[in-house]
Order: sequence, then C-alpha cells, then structure tokens
Amino acid sequence: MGMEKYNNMDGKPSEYLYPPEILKRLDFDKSPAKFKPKISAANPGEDWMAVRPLQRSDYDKGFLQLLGQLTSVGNVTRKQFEDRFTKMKQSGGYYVTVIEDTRISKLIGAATLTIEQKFIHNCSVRGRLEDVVVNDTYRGKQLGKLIVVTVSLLAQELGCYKMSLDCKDKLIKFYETLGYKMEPGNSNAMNMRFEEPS
Ligand SMILES: CC(=O)SCCNC(=O)CCNC(=O)[C@H](O)C(C)(C)COP(=O)(O)OP(=O)(O)OC[C@H]1O[C@@H](n2cnc3c(N)ncnc32)[C@H](O)[C@@H]1OP(=O)(O)O
Repeated sequence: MGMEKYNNMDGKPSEYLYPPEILKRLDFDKSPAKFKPKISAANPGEDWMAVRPLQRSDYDKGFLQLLGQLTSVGNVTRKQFEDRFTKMKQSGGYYVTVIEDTRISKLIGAATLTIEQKFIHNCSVRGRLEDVVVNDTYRGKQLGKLIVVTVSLLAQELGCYKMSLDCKDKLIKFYETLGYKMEPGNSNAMNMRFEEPS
C-alpha cells in the first residue's frame, strides 16, 4: 500500500485513515440513488471537490467544526484528534470519509462507516453508517447523497452483509431514496444513556 502518504500543496505528507484507492473503484450504478446530474466519488462533478478518506491534517481543514453542525463536539485539541486518528487506524474498521472544497481547503461533508466483526453468518462483517453531515451552506446540492452512497458502496465493497443507521424521523425519506428500508417489526432504535454527552 504505497499510497498511504500523499503530499499536500505545502509539500508536507498527509496520512490517510484508509487507502484512498478503494473509493475510485466504487460503482455508483449499483446504488438506487438518483443523481441529477450524475456524480460519483471518483467524479464529484466539480474540479474543486474531492471525496477522500479522512487525513491526519484535517484538524486544520475544519473537520471538527463540520461535525459541530451535527452534534456537540467539545474542545478537542490537535493532540486528542491525532491520538484518536491513530487509534482508529490501528484498530481498523473505521472509514471516516469526507468531501473537501479544495479551493478553500475546507471539509464540507463527512460520513463514517464502521465495520463490526461477527461470528454469525459465517464470520461475516456488518456496517454502520454514522455521523453524516454536510456544511449548511452546501446543502441541497446532492452532497448528502454523494457521501452516504459513497460509504454505503464502500460497505458492500468490503463485504458487509448489511449496513444500518439510526436517524430522526424527518430523514427517513432521505435514506429511503438511497436504498435503506424500515423493516416492519425490526426497526426500533433503543438507547441506554449513561451520561449527558459533553
Ligand atoms: C446516520 C446519521 O448520521 S443521521 C444524521 C444526519 N445529519 C444531520 O442531520 C446533520 C444536519 N443535516 C445535514 O448535514 C444535511 O441536511 C444532510 C446530510 C441530512 C443532507 O445533506 P444535503 O447535502 O442537503 O442532501 P442532498 O442535497 O443530497 O439531498 C438529497 C435529498 O434529500 C432531501 N433532504 C435532504 N435533507 C433533508 C431533510 N433534513 N429533511 C428532508 N429531506 C431532506 C433533499 O430535499 C433531496 O431531495 P431531492 O433529491 O428530491 O432534491
């Protein structure tokens, strides 16, 4: 995997969370999502847009501020960010994927696929879709669809037998257009809360 480190514009190497080449292989014709105009992770429709794995240097590209539009993030330092990045990479199974506006070096969309190792279904793997967000000034331009379809196809590519998500009622339609289904009798999300998230 010699592609793990690329050079940024400033010449510094920036490390990817997972190999970026996988994203180029994804076949968007496999998704029921309708894109008008047609776009994909390899060709996001604008030459200033890039769909790629999270990089260690993304602390400086507004990644945490973007997540702040989804939920509370807290005051995460660069060291905390990098330590978490290292742990995610070492443990494997974390596919944090982002869209960058390369004109301004800012992240404008993100979604995470996590992979659970299973004994069931012949030692299969299951995917979970987490932390989907598009910067509010870029919404309504298919980027939500683009990032969700990207990580969903990635789950399929990595051999997951299914991909699951939790969402608010108002987003059910959005996810249905991308191939997710409420399964009658089997679509309840339950939580046990131990503490208020900070
Ligand atoms: C698993 C999870 O992480 S759930 C958490 C989801 N994230 C959030 O709620 C954070 C705040 N919201 C957002 O970041 C964005 O609104 C997103 C990610 C939900 C959608 O991003 P967008 O870039 O606006 O989506 P996109 O332009 O691809 O919209 C696709 C379609 O879904 C519809 N849609 C998008 N957001 C919503 C919404 N909140 N409610 C209802 N419909 C919606 C759009 O109208 C569009 O329909 P169309 O194709 O018929 O025109």
